[in-house]
Amino acid sequence: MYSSLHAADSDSDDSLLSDVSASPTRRCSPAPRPAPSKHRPTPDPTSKPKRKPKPKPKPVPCSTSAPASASAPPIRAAALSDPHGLAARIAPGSALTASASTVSFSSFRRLVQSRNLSFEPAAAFTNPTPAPEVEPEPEPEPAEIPIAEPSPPPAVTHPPPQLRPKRVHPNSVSEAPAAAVEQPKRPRGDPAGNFVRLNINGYGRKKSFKSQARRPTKYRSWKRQQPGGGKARAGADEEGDFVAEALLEREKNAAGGDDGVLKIVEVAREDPSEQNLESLLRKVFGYDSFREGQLEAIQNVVAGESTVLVLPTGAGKSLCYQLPAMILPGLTLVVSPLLSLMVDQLRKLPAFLPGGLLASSQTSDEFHGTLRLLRAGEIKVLFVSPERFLNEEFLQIFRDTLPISLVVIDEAHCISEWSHNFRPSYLRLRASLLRRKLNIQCILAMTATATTQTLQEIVNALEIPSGNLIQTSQIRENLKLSISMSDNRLKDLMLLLKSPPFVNMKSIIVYCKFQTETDYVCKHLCDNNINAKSYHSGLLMKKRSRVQELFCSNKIRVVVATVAFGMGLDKSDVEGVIHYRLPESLEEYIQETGRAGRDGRLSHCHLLFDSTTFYKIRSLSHSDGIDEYAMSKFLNQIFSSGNTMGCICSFPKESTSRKFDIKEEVLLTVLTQLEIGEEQYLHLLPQFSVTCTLYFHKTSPQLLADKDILLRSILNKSEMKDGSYVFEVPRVANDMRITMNEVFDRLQKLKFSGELSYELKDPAYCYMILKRPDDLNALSANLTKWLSEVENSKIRKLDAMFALADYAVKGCKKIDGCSGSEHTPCIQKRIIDYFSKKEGTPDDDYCTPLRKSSTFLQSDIKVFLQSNSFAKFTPRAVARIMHGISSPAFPAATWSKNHFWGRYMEVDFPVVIEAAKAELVKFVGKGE
Ligand SMILES: Nc1ncnc2c1ncn2[C@@H]1O[C@H](COP(=O)(O)OP(=O)(O)OP(=O)(O)O)[C@@H](O)[C@H]1O
Repeated sequence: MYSSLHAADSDSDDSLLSDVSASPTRRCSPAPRPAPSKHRPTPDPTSKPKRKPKPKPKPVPCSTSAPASASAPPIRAAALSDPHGLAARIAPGSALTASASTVSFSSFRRLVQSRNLSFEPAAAFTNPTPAPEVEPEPEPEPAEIPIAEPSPPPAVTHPPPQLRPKRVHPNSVSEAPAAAVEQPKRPRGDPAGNFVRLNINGYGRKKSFKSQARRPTKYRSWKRQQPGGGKARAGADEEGDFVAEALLEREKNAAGGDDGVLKIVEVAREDPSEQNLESLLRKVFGYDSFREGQLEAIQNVVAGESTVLVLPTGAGKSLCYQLPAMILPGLTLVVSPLLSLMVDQLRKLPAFLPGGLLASSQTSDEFHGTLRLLRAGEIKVLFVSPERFLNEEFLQIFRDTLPISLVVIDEAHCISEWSHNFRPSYLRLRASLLRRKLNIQCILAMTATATTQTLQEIVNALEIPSGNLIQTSQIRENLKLSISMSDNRLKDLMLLLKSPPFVNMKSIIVYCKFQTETDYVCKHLCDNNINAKSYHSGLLMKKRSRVQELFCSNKIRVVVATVAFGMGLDKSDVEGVIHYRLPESLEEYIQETGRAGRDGRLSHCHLLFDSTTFYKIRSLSHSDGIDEYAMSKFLNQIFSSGNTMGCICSFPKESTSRKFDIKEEVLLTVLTQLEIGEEQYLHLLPQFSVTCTLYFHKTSPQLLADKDILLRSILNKSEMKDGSYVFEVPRVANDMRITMNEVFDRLQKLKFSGELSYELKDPAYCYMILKRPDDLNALSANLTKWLSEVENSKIRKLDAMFALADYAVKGCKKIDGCSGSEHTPCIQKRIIDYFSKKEGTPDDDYCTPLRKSSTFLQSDIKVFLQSNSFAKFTPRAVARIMHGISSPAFPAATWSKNHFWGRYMEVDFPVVIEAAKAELVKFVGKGE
């Protein structure tokens, strides 16, 4: 079919295009899209409030050599050869319409009050400093993983804004930069400062007398009715106005009081029958009916029953918590693995449903702004990262005052180490913890991609009754799936993009593996007059947001992206997805192809398959592996005798990672496992930068220390370096028996008074030992075995993906609907088999092309060891170099220049380790 990129494959069969899928087809010319709802405006990247007129944003140049323009004429299909013979015979498709009705938030609030529901402001909350925490974005690109330094953001006062900000949707992200403009600069060295300003709701606006004067009476009287609200606010003018301003903004943005909606909410609460929930769906979300699985999930949740929901990508899982959040009395807490995902979800909340977000990249003001709104009961849906659950002060908010009705675990497969996207921080999300710490009764776990084994683990971890599993097929019927072998992917990609049906598409995502590859491919497309932009986690968050916005508003035709662009991306009219590289698992394949055709219309996904990429990715699957003796040394450090039980212990991430040659994420995984495994050996604390340098500006340090007991302890524990005091924060905290947050709070206050300034460095993992292992060796053996199983699971997933692609291009008999490179039926069948495989059934023995031996391997390792005798290698380190895998102690930046770097990628990794082991024994035996 269209991707039969070789002359021999020209047995095209046009008829398949329109015949295979029952889905409505997509028009080649711009198809009518659903009109954007007025309450869900398409983000306008240019609509920032401005002090003075700014130059209009430039068109979107992709490369300096050949700026692409949206209007650049596409190369006519007729002018090119069409080896695929895919004349797109596409009929107009039906568009889904979604016009969201909204009502004023205060009306909603009134309803909550009138029903005497327990959605009340917290009476007193004191958390002066947002506990810094790391919220790493999982970025499986092998290089340039950004490391967030979780320094506590200083609470800097800043002048009031001069201009009233533009009205925004209450949950709008891109249109709420007013506060961002006014925000103080992040402290230097805090890479989180590159993220989008997360004052998502625009709460950072200062009071304006005009706006106060305009404040509606109903708002003021409502405020007075709040239990303790008036009083609590009387003494906190600025704070009150801060919230009030935001509230006022909400009121204006909401579509005015719609008592009809309030009544429907009330009726649905009294009786959550299908009919009543459907009325709510129609009125607020503008949809005619529920999709498969939605009603059942919503009814379960509203009845307080924990549920696992497995629906395909784009099936509408978000609705299954949004609608209950309107009905349930308390807060809905949504745990999400990625900041960008949270931002997107917050943006998508209907205006009626006020949302907020807590992320480590927020400034102190933003963080406190959200907390104030939470405390005031102005947030119904709060998005948080799993790392938040490490933070006791965060948990305290809910324990004391804010009842949570529902916890939603989005992308719940991340809980399972057997999933394709395992996150150590998700490991902590156990029912026991949620119940113990937050008194949570109802959990909704949602995913689009979970094998039977992963599902079992989710159900176990969250203690969800097995009868409460709602699952539909993970297959999307409107996606046409094709695969072709490619030995020149760049050329084939160009050919694909310039031939039907891709040539006629307005919105395409090309998935690459590496960040550098993404930029390179993007440049190549731009040089060939294709309007493209690259997207990967190496770009600043601001830039990423902009690319996404331009893509969503159809100003960019092609986004060339890594895996970072995908999860949660809900652009309804992406017509094509091209995999420039083999996905690492069928789950990843489903997630990424799932970005296409979310409007239900026929869409096309093509995979360019080549074995070189497979070898490279398979090698990288070994980068998390760890040897038992390295594990043992690491455990010895964790439990070293200097680390007293009950005290705050820490180790710097970077240097420890280098010392043991273990990736930072793996160090964290081990720590997490020590906390949540069968025995709880330690308690993990939020990550901090632990080395602090103090600079005194006014009073002499000694004089200050006379008046301040904490400062006295700091000076006692400090070393003098270049005239400054340098100390380890945990040591001082332990000495004073206080938390590290309290140390930072005190330093902040001294900083405000102009007495001192300080710098933090050495991001560290922090923990408290609760119990020392009886047998460190046994523990180390168990942990190593567990990690090796996780690694093997990852490899099996890649092999399954390889087997699918290999079968399609070589084994498929092209009957039952497959033809040319079009393999929808056979791919779908394999996907169904993969996801429904019963736990415990042996894995298919996928036949990968990896070699089990090599003639020159042993002698090459010998030469390598001789020529690099200055370095201390382990067998794994040698094997990694032979496979071209960067590691903390042997980084690619240094070792990729070596002659042997990546030379044996095609030989199975364990075989290379064994060969290295044998050579190292001889080498050491010779005393070299
Ligand atoms: N009942 C419905 N009728 C029509 N459209 C709906 C319905 N429910 C949800 N949608 C729309 O479907 C689209 C996809 O929804 P959503 O983003 O929740 O999908 P998802 O299941 O979370 O997908 P993914 O797993 O890929 O993130 C949204 O644009 C949403 O508005």
